[in-house]
Amino acid sequence: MSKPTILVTGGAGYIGSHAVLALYDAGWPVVVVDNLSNGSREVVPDEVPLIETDIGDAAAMRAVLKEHRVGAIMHFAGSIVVPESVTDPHFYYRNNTVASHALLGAAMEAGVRHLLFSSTAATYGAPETVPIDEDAPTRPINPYGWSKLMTEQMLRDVAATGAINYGALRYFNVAGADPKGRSGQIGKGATHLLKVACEAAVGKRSHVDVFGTDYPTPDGTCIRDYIHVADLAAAHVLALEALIADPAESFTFNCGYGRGTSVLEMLEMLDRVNGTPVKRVLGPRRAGDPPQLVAANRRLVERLGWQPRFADTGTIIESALSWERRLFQKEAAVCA
Ligand SMILES: NC(=O)c1ccc[n+]([C@@H]2O[C@H](COP(=O)([O-])OP(=O)(O)OC[C@H]3O[C@@H](n4cnc5c(N)ncnc54)[C@H](O)[C@@H]3O)[C@@H](O)[C@H]2O)c1
Ligand SMILES: O=c1ccn([C@@H]2O[C@H](COP(=O)(O)OP(=O)(O)O[C@H]3O[C@H](CO)[C@@H](O)[C@H](O)[C@H]3O)[C@@H](O)[C@H]2O)c(=O)[nH]1
Repeated sequence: MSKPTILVTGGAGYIGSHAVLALYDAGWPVVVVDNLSNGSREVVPDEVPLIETDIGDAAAMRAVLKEHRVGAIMHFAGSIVVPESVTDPHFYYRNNTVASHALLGAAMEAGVRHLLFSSTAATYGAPETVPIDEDAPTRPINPYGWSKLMTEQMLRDVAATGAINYGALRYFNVAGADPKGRSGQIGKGATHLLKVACEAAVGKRSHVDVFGTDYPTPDGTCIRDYIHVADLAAAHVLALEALIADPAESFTFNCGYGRGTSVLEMLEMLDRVNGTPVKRVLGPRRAGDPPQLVAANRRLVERLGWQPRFADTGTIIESALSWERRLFQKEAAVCA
């Protein structure tokens, strides 16, 4: 049977572009929609159509779905910065929840029956126990987490009518870059720890701020479960296949390795990979940060047969650093 066309929303962004590469490498026809608010054309392969539009524009989305005879959607488009969601919650509900509602409506009208959604560990809030499994209470502690949890609920209710089936993948902290160097994190005004630290390592920044050293963790800094973006992209292809194979089944899976690394441990590992230390500035806590997020990933492994290939922390950091070096050289060449 021939493979249906997959619409990747946010496919010019960090994780979406890696999913596009994984689909493309596996021979799926792909079309990307991205409003380029935080995406870049250069990370989308030339052969993949990129339509610059907003997913909140239901009429435009209906037209794309019909014109490209889309069979399933991978929905990455959205706003992603936790502290920004605290200062501008209205925007986060609009761009994450309201825009997803419009996209879902367009999908239902166009008869698209499968949707894979980028959800987040932020739906759990500050969990009482780690590792966190998918049945843990969902009590977000920031508007970003709520905006994603509301979208999950909408998908769950619509799927219960039989109109669609969906997969919600709750990512933990995504890091690293395509092992073949075709994509990586670009994003304007980086805020993610490893991206910021790599920018400091190549000389784009003077230092890394460490947000909070008084958390109830062994070294006082926050613990996260960093997952390589290429392993995450591979999980998406498996999840897509599962959705298409069994249209009656929907699912929610954590995506992480089940391993916690503190902010200071990440920086120490970066120093080792880079060979020279980056300067740290120890500072106060950042709003909206839970102390510890580590995934229980048994469901992803058992139900999808997911086998991570790039889990080593050094490998994650090396790929992020070599991407950052390449970006830096490119920018230097443009300025010269
Ligand atoms: N990066 C992480 O660690 C992480 C963790 C958990 C979940 N997620 C989720 O994964 C998804 C992708 O995140 P990312 O890190 O690749 O971010 P990103 O900003 O690199 O990618 C998001 C893309 O969506 C586009 N976009 C935003 N709003 C849009 C809209 N209304 N219409 C069309 N395009 C729009 C942006 O231009 C960008 O290219 C997001 O939904 C995010 O919430 C990310
Ligand atoms: O310059 C920095 C940046 C971050 N941190 C800390 O590093 C940790 C990780 O922060 P960051 O990389 O910004 O990611 P999170 O805030 O944990 O959020 C990411 O991971 C979540 C899932 O765990 C996703 O939902 C979000 O979309 C994604 O941005 C946190 O303790 C931060 O306080 C610093 O100390 N200094």
